[in-house]
Parts: sequence; structure tokens; C-alpha cells
Amino acid sequence: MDANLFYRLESQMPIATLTNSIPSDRKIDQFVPPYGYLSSIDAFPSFDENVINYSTNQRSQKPSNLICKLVLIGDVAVGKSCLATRLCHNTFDRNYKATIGVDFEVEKFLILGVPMSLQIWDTAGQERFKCIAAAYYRGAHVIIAVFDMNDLDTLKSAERWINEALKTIATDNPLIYLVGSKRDLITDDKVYAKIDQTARITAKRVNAEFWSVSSLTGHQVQEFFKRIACVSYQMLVKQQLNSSNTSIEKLTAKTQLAVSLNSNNYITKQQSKENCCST
Ligand SMILES: Nc1nc2c(ncn2[C@@H]2O[C@H](COP(=O)(O)OP(=O)(O)OP(=O)(O)O)[C@@H](O)[C@H]2O)c(=O)[nH]1
Repeated sequence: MDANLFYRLESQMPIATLTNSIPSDRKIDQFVPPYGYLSSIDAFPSFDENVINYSTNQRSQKPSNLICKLVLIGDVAVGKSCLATRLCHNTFDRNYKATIGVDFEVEKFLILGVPMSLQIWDTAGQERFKCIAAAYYRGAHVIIAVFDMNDLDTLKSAERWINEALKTIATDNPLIYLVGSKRDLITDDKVYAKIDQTARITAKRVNAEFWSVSSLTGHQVQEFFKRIACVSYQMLVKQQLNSSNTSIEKLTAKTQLAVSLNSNNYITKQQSKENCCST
């Protein structure tokens, strides 16, 4: 179904029907912490008071159509599609099937009682599809750069992928996540600690939050996307509140201007009348 039609139909649903259709493991009432406090540039420890008030108001109204666009980027075969599949279908495929251009999934969350759709754009890592995939970066709120923890060259590439995406994304301050995949393949704790440390340094350099996951075992996958859902919900709601404040401010400024213009006009007319009468 065409994505726009889907959202139009959904926005006409009663809120109870919509919220009941969201599974309980997609309902979030507590802010999800980062993978480790040291791995995040901003810990976002809790929901902001304004965001909680907004959510309470929203629950009593028709649901607003909050949509968070997310792009998965990174080298060939680092595990982007498996990550999306683990989240959306809770399955894992050992057979590698290259993504052709881009794939699309939607996952619904209910955050503080308000529905939000996570649009997941899974892009191809193959060089020949880069142009097609990059066309889908525009307007993304979240960038997830995936690298294979067993191949540190893909970590260097992840940094390049992020910098390239930032040039075309055209969104103010998108949230950036650096994700080490295939955690299950590293059994030596010392080896893991070294990779983890290197990844955190890279993450800091690119203003990203670092996570380490395994799509094979499902390790940290659900937590990771719940974390994204919380942080992006908070960001989108704050943006909405700021823009409505700005329009109220603009409206107030316009009204004041109109009042002052009118009163000036009135004074001028009065004065001219007075002048006229006095002659
Ligand atoms: N052991 C293990 N293998 C994984 C994991 N995630 C992905 N793989 C394997 O890695 C290979 C590539 O995974 P994909 O998810 O298709 O990789 P991709 O990044 O989407 O690749 P492109 O579509 O070419 O960009 C597949 O054979 C997967 O089975 C994981 O967590 N653990």
C-alpha cells in the first residue's frame, strides 16, 4: 500500500483501535537508557516535563501522526538488513541476500500513550547502489551506521558513511547511532573490550551513541530500537512544541503590529479629523 494512503487511513482510526493494535513490547512508559552511560553523548535520562504534558493532552485527542524516519547505512554485508528483520519480524537469516537499492519497513511504538511510527529505510551497502540509496537519506531524523565488529575496516567506513549522509540528509541535528554488529562472533572478552573501546572513540568523534548488538541471538536489538524510539519521540515532540510556540509568538507579534498599526492609523485619522475640524 502507498505509504501516504496508509497514514491517511490510520489517522482516521479511533485512538483506542490504533493503540490496541500495538503489541505490548512496543509500549514504552519509561525512558530507555543508553547501552552504557559512557557510550552516549547525551544520556537523555528521562522524559522532559513538557513532553509528558504534551503526551497527556494527545492521549485525550485524535492521535497525531508522529513519524520518525530512520536510515540504516554501512558497508556491504555488515548486517543492516538482519538488524531490521530481527526488530520487525524477530527472525534471522544466515543466507546473505544483498539489498538492491533500498528496503522499507514500518514499526509502530506507543510512547507515553502516543503512537509513533518508526520508518526504517534499509539501504544497500554495494557501491553501485549508493546513488539510489542516498536519494532516500533526505529528511531522516535518525542515522544508524552499522559496522561489523569482526572487521574494523568497516568501522572506518562507517565514519565515512555518516559524513556523507550528513551532507545530503537536510535535517537539523539528526540523531546518530553507531552500531557494532555480530557481537555473537566475538567470544574473547579482551578482544571485545578493545573493539568496544575503539568504537566508542569513533562514536564520540562523530557525535554518535554507540551500541553493540547481535541479530543472530537478538542481543540488545529490541532495547536499541526502544532507545531510538524514546529519544526520537522526545526530539520530535520538542520540535513540534517549539514550532507551535514560534507560530504563537509570530501570531502575537503580528497581532501587536496590527494593533499598533491600527492605533497609529486611528491616531492619524483622529489627528487629521481634528486638523480638519480645526480648520
Ligand atoms: N553471526 C552473525 N551473522 C550475522 C549477524 N547479522 C548479520 N549476519 C550475517 O551477515 C551477512 C550479511 O547480513 P545482511 O544483513 O544481509 O547485511 P547488509 O549490511 O544488509 O548487506 P547489504 O544489503 O549488501 O548492504 C548475512 O549472511 C547474515 O546472516 C549477526 O548478528 N551475527
